[in-house]
Amino acid sequence: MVLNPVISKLSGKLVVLASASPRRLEILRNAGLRFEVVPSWFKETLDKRLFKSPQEYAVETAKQKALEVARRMPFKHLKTPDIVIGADTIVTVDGLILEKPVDKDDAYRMLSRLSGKEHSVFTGVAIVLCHEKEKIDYQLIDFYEETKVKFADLSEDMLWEYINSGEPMDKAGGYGIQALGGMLVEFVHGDFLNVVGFPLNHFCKQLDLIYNRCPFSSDEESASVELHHNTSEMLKQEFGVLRSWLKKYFRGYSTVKTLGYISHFVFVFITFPTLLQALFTASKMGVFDLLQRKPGLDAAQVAQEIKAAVKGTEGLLGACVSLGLLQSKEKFYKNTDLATRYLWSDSPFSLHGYIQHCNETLWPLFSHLESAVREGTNQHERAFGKKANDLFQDTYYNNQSVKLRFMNAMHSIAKVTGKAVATAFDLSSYKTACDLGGCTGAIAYELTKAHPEMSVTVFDLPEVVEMSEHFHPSHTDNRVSFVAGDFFKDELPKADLYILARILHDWPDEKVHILLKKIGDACTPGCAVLLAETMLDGQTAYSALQGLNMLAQTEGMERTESQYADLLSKHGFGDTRVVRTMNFLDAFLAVKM
Ligand SMILES: Cc1cn([C@H]2C[C@H](O)[C@@H](COP(=O)(O)OP(=O)(O)OP(=O)(O)O)O2)c(=O)[nH]c1=O
Repeated sequence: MVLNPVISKLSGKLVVLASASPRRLEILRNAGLRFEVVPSWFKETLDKRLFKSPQEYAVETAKQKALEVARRMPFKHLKTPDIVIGADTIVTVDGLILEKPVDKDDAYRMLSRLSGKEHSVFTGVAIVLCHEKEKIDYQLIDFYEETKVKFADLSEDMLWEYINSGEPMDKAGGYGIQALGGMLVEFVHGDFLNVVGFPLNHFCKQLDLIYNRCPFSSDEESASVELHHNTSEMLKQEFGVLRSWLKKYFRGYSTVKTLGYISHFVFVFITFPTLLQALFTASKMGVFDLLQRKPGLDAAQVAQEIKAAVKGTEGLLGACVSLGLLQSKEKFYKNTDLATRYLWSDSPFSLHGYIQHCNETLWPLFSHLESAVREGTNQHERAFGKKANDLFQDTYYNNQSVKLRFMNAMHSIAKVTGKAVATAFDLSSYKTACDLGGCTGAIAYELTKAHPEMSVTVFDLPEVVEMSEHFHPSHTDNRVSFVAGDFFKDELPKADLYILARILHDWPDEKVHILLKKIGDACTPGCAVLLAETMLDGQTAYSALQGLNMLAQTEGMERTESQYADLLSKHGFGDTRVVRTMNFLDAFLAVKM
């Protein structure tokens, strides 16, 4: 029995574990994976100073381990594996990377450093997919997982007894959490198996990406391997809901051979505007709301209800069926599960507001992308005939319906991302939080749900606060309160934790500094700032396109992790941590030093 269906996708393939670690072997065997073990000969001697972060070092070492085996096997073993898996586990504390101790004294140095402190365990994983045609092509997928581990205070006797047990010697950081070393540990945050040497859950998610989510997964597809990977990454990590219907869209075409050598990827780019407009139009005309209330209408009935021509409605409904947004049976239509979850306006995870915002605001701005690129500025004046000196006051909040649409859009995204942001870190030590620019309070409610002892003040402009009650959940929580004010001008409410969710990306550095200075001044040491932003580091499709979005729409920009760390460090914040939530937004925590 294989619990995770994606593991069964590997049956019949030659899977190789490029590791001598008995723990990795056991974790993968227990998961039902069948594989051969070919330990890597790669010497773990990369220069650590060349890496920006410890995790990059672990990932690079994992890559080199896996690639060495993938390249060696066709010659030394006379067979080409389908998949090679490599991994590298490191422990980091006080800015140092700890690998396996070389002797007992080294183990002593490592363990005494860990005593009484929290440290991070990173495992970098590399999956090499080998494709053999005339020559062998290698496709590389890598990722890492971080787990936090807190050690108890260790006495000298305990340390030496543990070292003399022999257990530390073949383990990163000099301990094995799965055996005697477990007695040294006070708590673990994150994937336990990641500490033992292999992040099984994250690995299965990656396999799922590779084998289940790739729209071009049919064998005859001619698009390049590189394209497969980028596209599947893009679909999985970034486009969230869009991925499902894109997948259907591609599947619909995967049997069309007449496209010849034009890959489906190129094809979808050319037709993308029509695809988006079908979604925008059906959403704007209320098709999904109607079919949620009255499933099973035919095209003529839908046309009557949405006040449109029957011919046009038939075309629109047909397009929605082809995109997997609607189902039709004997000419009667209803929403698919996807539309029920995300597209009708009252669904708890509705993206309706955001779709409207994309249609009414982003689309016109993007039609002037060329000017935005040439001038390096937002395009409100060209798109809407009005200069946006202050993005919010001049564009979104000076008209009631535009304001409501914008708040709906922000609410949509916050509901879909709020939980991931609220639970990205252990925030149990923060009892009071202030969500600056927290709009409808969607993230604040997620925070109080996730942290029973926390109360959250949502601080936003008076014109936003006055309308926020339209968005309150039915079970309101008296730990969430709203305060009206301008975070650039007014005094900030007192809090241990300040939240900035998609705020800094709206502003240029000068304005970011004004805001961070105010937060820095309001914070005492130990207080923190939690950012929720799309980090540019991965240069994934979503983050790169978000970068363009900010260019066309705002005075600000999307930034990298280190740019945020840099901005915050100028105001006394450090000890930064980032969690990639696999949702639209990444979470970033920095503590006032
Ligand atoms: C922190 C910790 C590490 N470890 C182990 C996992 C890894 O096997 C080892 C870290 O060394 P690695 O260099 O990651 O792996 P390895 O040398 O064992 O195997 P290979 O290089 O061939 O892949 O530490 C534990 O078993 N328990 C723990 O609690």
